[in-house]
Amino acid sequence: MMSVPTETQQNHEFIETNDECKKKKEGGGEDTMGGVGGSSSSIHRSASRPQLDLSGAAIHGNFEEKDPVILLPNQSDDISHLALDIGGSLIKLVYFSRHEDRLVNNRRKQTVKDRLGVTNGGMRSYPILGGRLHFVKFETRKMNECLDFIHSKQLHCGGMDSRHWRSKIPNNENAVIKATGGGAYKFSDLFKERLGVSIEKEDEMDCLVAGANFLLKAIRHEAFTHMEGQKEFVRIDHNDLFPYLLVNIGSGVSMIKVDGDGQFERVSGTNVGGGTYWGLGRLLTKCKSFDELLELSQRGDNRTIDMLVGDIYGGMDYSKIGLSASTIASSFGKTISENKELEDYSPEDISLSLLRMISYNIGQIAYLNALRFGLKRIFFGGFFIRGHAYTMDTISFAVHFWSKGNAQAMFLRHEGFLGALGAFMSYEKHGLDDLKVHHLVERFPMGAPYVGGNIHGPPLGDLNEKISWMEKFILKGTEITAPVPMDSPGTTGLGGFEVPSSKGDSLRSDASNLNVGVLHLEPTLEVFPLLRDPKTYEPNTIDLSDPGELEYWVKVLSDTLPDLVDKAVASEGATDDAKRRGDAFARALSAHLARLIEEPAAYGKFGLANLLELREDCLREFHFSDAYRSIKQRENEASLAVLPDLLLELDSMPEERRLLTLIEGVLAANIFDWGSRACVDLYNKGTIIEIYRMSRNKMQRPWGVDDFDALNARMLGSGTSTSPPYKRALLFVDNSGADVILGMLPLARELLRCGTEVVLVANSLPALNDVTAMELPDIVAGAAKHCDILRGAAEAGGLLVDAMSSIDDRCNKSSSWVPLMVVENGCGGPCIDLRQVSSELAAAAKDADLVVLEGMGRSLHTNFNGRFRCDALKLAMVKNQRLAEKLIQGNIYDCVCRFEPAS
Ligand SMILES: CC(C)(COP(=O)(O)O)[C@@H](O)C(=O)NCCC(=O)O
Ligand SMILES: [Mn+2]
Repeated sequence: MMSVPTETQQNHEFIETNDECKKKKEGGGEDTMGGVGGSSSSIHRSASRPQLDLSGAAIHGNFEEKDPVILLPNQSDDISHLALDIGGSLIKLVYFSRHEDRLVNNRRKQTVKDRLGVTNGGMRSYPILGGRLHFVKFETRKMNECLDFIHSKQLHCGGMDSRHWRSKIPNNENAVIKATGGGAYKFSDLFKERLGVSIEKEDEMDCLVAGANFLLKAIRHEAFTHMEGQKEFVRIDHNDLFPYLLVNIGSGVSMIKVDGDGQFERVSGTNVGGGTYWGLGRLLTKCKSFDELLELSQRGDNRTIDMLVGDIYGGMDYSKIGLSASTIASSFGKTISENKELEDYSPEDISLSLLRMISYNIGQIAYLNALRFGLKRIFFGGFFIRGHAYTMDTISFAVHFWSKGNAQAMFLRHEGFLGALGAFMSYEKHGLDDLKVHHLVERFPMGAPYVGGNIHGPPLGDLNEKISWMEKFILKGTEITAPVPMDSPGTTGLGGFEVPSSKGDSLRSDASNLNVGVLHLEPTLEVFPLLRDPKTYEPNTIDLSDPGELEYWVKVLSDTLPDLVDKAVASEGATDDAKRRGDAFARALSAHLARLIEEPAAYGKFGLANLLELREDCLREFHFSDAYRSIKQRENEASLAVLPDLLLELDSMPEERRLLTLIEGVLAANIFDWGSRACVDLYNKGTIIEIYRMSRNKMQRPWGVDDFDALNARMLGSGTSTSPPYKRALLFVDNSGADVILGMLPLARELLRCGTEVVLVANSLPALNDVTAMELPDIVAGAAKHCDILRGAAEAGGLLVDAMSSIDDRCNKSSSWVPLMVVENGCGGPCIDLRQVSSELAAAAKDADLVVLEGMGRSLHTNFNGRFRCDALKLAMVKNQRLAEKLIQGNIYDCVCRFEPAS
């Protein structure tokens, strides 16, 4: 917001509610919009806001389910979970939707809770519910569309899921929506009239700061630098975040020194901001929209308009004071000495010249203020930036230039939503301010027609509408992913304050992007306690910011897409509906892949794990809950049939030979991977058993990575030294069928035989042919029929259904068996990010002294470089030639047995 009042701002300044007047007097604060001078303020928590009444709160229905619905019988008011920032040109919405309820009566979970003492994800004292935070924007001039959107989604009636929070359709009479920005005043009556809700105004500065603090603390890849076309995400140390300078570039510009939560001072501002660019640009170029003006700038050459140092010094540098000939001496200065009219200048050149003038000016003032207060970090936000590479480069260049490289500009991915988020945060007691990074998972914006904050068409009611939209998406998608025209480097302003050499291909307007994901709130997720250094832990081994890697892996996914669609459609009975959904899924995934190729950092820092998860998310979005269901069943049955023979063979071996055979067995059985193109080709040529035998016969040591001797020494001792058996081992299992039944279960059995408690860690949701935690108890029960050790341990671990009749009895009963348990990992993809695991896995990890990660996804694509506080064993077959070469300088089907003692 600018320092010189606009019409909207005047509204903001002069129309005050009694509440606000009171707040100012009590808080001793002044109008934070007033001029350049500063005033301190702290975020205010509105007392008029309906609070959650938690008295009598009880879990509704089955208390064993995950994220159970909580009934608040005494809650009478509506709980609004929509907040708005209504600016001069854009309306930004942040709204919350609950996760769909997963009503599974899962006894395993209850047993695990009893055994491991699982807490509900930390120390939260009131019920934050799992759900999603959505970010959406409309043009302010399309207010009616925005109101329709809110109405059709019933966001004004308490978004948390009216089915469970209230029994009757809400009466909106007392409902309030938090809003900030000038429009909160201007459109208050309209909201009352159209939606029957009152707007409760929140102070804009309070909101900006609250929003920025939340993002910087809770979102992992929120802040990034942008220099010469290169985007680099910045790791923010939460304990060293304050103080910083927040520069919000809206119509005008506010510069706020932020010292902590609710502690800030607006130290400066400038009236030359986004409104100036748009206003002057519109007058000078006749452009119809901000984005059009921005697009024009990409084809402009500011040297025709700006007076450069070289123009004054006959093409020479003014090197004595460090100015090169290409430095802009005077923006628009050239026009005074030429006998030309406005029509003689190209709109493209005018737009670029204006953009550079304003961006440099903001960058310079921002730096001077950072200097004034000794601030190291400057974060730029506001919708002026729009992820526009050239704008960011120009601002970065100015900060770099004036600070002589001592300061760096940083940008925020949710740049335009700071105010709306802050308004959202000001609702009391939804628990958001308690959230930590690991509680938030950024997902890809799938919810057509909402795409990256832009709405295309009316909101969608159901899956059918989503598919119809997707069918048309190919058009929209082409528009979305169409490459922005590239400029040859010379045309983007060789004049300059030196030249921010933003690359041609990154000079794109963000107007139609998919940049901002949906934030999933998963309050039960925790950091895996056995990570040696969670701060430096990076799950992904392959960083897709390397263009070659991205291209390769995107191609892998594209190539295997038709086959996956066939499987997914077949898994749903190959009905017409399934075919339509399959088609829509393929379009959605392809659009995302195309988007990533165009803008690799579109979804934040992106690794291979994220890419593979994107595919699974996309399948779920179109209601393909388990595409490999029948394949998994078939392989489980075939493997259980040969298990007794394998166990007999193993039991006849001496200890040392047995351990080697077991590890070989795990590696060999990892070949059953429906995510690997090479393996799928193999399955078309042989039966499960044939492939398994072939794979085992090929297990020649030394493997690609071969730490078997060290593992053997730890397990069985070497020479005179022996170590006690492990106390508890966490076995991160991978695929269904032979992989888990003929590979990991026999290894688990060996550990149990040694007296080690075993926890099988499996996916929470299906992904490819990976086994899930829900499926494992049945598989273990099947295996236990042939083996006393497995039966005793599974009973002791509460895994066998017939042993489930009395949980209390079971827990109290002393058993001679060490337990075999199953926990879910919190994931729905083939890889695992150990910064965000289920609370039951975190609980199981507390007493564990061995971690076994199995499979390519969990031990190679992710965690290959991860280090643990306890011993770790990583076992996988490398089923991709490129990965084998890159990671172990080997070949496809080579194996990895990496043993890393705790250090
Ligand atoms: C998806 C996978 C990680 C699954 O491997 P797993 O974890 O089951 O061993 C792997 O199959 C993979 O990386 N596939 C893509 C590469 C390819 O098809 O060659
Ligand atoms: Mn797998």
